[in-house]
Amino acid sequence: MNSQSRTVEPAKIPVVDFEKLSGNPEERKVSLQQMDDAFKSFGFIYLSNHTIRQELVDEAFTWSQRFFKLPLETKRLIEHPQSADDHRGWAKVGAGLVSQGVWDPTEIEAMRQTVLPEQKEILEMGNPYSSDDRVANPYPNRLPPDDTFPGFRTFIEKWWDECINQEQLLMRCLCEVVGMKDLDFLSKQQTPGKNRSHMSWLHYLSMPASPLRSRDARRLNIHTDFGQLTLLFQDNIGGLEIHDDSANIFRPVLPKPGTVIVHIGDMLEKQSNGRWKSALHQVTAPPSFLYGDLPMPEDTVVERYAIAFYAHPDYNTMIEPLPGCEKAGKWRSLEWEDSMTAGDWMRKRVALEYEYKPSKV
Ligand SMILES: O=C(O)CCC(=O)C(=O)O
Ligand SMILES: [Fe+2]
Repeated sequence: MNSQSRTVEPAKIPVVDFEKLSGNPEERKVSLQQMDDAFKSFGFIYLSNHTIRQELVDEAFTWSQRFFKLPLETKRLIEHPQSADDHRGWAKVGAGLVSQGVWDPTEIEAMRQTVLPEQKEILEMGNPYSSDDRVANPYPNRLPPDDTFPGFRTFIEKWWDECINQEQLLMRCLCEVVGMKDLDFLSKQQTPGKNRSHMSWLHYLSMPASPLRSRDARRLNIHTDFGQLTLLFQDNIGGLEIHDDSANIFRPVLPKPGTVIVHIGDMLEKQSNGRWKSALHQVTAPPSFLYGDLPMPEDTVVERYAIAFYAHPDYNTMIEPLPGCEKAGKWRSLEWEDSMTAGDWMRKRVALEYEYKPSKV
């Protein structure tokens, strides 16, 4: 047995109970501490008893399956354009490239030559409202027309509202953790009606297990998330892994039904001045395929769905340490320029992922 097929223990990411986070002062104190500790060491938590009803989560996965099963011609009509700003629409298998935190052009080029394309298709979405108002919403969503796919737009609006509500409640908790008086400090960086948060609905295609098992391919390349806070819903297939810096290995993040994964992205790592960690993660085969005794090499890894919501501040927000975060914590080196806005950071990261040239707007 080679080292790659030796079992790796799953990450021991704590479950934080949202009812306790919003409960009596004593419960709140304990849970806030638990969340703070987890974001410092893992950058990830599982959130239980969250505000998004299970039926709605199930409905979202059903919509996702239905969307990705639409004919190719229908999806092509809403294809993601070659732009890092207009980050909306359906991106086919192979459109996303290396998204690792690698910045050196030669190194990136070398990776692009060797990394196998991720076997995933994705629907990128932003604010579903004000689609006719280019000032309020400069990049409206690309969704199938209502007569082709009735009910989807309405669902997306409902889903967006629920995610924003949960994310803003968590932002209040984070403000409390760092001792801010104004618990809405972070939520106020999102202008109501013009919220620049983002959603990716992901469909990982069924594929042979062998390149995943040999680590020659990944379902989603190693990356950190670009925004502040991610709400990540995964189905029960598994395959998400998080980097354990102390052991220098990736560990499975097992699906936990009834919870949503909440994790820190680059902007909040920067805003917390390194207190919280934007952790490297990836998607590969589920542990049973990587480490199990299933026959090789014909195994097929079944398709997988995940739904991510990324909380972002307004794009003109300067990403700098928050009040209460003056003291620098543990810092992973990110390629931040001084005085960088949320918009500049997003364009830089999206351009890298899709190999688009960021435009100067
Ligand atoms: O599919 C997953 O579980 C992870 C998705 C992810 O990391 C992302 O969308 O940023
Ligand atoms: Fe991610």
